[in-house]
Amino acid sequence: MASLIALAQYKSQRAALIAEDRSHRREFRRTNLRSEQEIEADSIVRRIRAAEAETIWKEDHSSIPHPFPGMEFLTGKAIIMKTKLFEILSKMPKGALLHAHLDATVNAEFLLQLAMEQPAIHVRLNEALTPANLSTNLPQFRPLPEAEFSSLSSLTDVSYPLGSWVPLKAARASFAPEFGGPEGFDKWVIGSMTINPSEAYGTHNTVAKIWQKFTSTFITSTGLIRFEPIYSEYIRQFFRSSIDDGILYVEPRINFFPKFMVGADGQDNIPHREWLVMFDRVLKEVKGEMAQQGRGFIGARIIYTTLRFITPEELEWYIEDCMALKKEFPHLIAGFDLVGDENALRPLIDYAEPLLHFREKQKEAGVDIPFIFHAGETLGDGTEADINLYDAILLGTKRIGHGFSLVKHPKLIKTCREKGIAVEVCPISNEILRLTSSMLMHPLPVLLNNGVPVALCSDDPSVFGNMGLTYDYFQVLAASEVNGLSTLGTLARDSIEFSTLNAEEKKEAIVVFERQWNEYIEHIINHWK
Ligand SMILES: O=c1[nH]cnc2c1ncn2[C@@H]1O[C@H](CO)[C@@H](O)[C@H]1O
Repeated sequence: MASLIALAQYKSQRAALIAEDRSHRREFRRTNLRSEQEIEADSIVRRIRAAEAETIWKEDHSSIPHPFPGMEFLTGKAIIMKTKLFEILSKMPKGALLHAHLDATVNAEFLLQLAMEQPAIHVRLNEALTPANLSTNLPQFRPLPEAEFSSLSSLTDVSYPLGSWVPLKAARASFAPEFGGPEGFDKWVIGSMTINPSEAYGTHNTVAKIWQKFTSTFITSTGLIRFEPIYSEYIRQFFRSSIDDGILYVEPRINFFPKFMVGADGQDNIPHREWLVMFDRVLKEVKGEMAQQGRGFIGARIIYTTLRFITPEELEWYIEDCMALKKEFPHLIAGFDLVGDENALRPLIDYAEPLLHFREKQKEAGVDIPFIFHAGETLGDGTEADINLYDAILLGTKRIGHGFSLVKHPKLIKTCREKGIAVEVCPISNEILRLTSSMLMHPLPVLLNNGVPVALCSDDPSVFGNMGLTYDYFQVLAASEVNGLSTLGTLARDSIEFSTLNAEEKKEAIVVFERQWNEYIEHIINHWK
């Protein structure tokens, strides 16, 4: 008898210890507010996850030797897309998308289609294409002024003069059969703007090597995207595809390096303010379109970014530029960041002087452009990239982009929790860029268990293939027994809470979100019970 009492006591201590450990998690605040329906939907989702872990993730898949939930995304994607869990999450309201580089948000196939409609777009090669160099000999794109349109008809003909421009349509139509003809052309171009599994997990399987491939995708796609007639359609597709995935509001980072994009006349002459005029016009059009269809869309704001290879002196120009844009488009400029590979480029401390100056200038001018810095996107321990976290926080960052190495710093974890500095966690990006081998090794649970606010983000979905937010939510749900539907709801709510929307806008967004959430819970119970 005594031992039975002892066991009961032990079990109650055990339950209390687990509850205390979990009590720091942000979803805990809502635990008692959860409806009966949400609790039911959560258990339905958990049941389906458990069943699929035992079935689809344990079956033989001919081209996927060792499947498991949370596995390498590029290899596991075909299985993910067949699961019920994925179907369920694709309908989930996602709140806000707070970390995505605009230049990498639209499907590469779609971008190529847009480009095919533009006679100005030309392509060239500096080295002859061979079957052996097909994946490393990359196309260069650029729109030309009409007077310079080329009459060459093929990139792959023996008579092709290397380095000469060929109209995109002609290059595609005449792409040699040994490279797969026009379809081979599409594959080649799309391959140059995306990362495939053999690159991520084979030929480029280190952070430094995958960043080389990653950087090359931007160099290639920039030739297509930074062309006035394409840029506006690109932005439109980013909005529409985000909305289709259940995203209510987006805060893309736009890279304002360099100073001009190519205009419809083929000249390099469109300054930054024109980019924002385009952005504003398309945003209004898409908002109108969604209002007509009765679909929720709160809107979009821009995080101004430039690259971490500019000099601190050059940064002064971008700061002035950002201030001028903020004054003209106060509703569009939401923050400021410096981007690029932290492991290879300049650390934030190099820019401390201009950044402190920037803060003073904002005060004088009465404008507010919060810093929203990338920091700690690294495996380094005590390296410059890791130490960027201290600078980001000292400089007053509103959120942290990635913060992959934040979990090494107890003091900084505490600061983020207490000051409400949210971390923009990009699980699939981190795995493809080789910071972790799978979701099971990702530090996200450390952040969640410490009560650090987190917003899940996709980062560069056109390069990684994680379009929308469904895939990232999937990886997070599939790889943890603690996370459930209510965890995902907390992440989505926090993405709104930690956005740069003002208090009034946040309230409105939350009202829309809660309505969507309740409908979603009902949908799960009606369809999946
Ligand atoms: O995960 C990231 N960390 C840092 N920089 C990035 C990441 N993804 C994209 N970019 C940077 O954004 C620019 C495009 O706008 C690219 O040049 C790329 O270096």
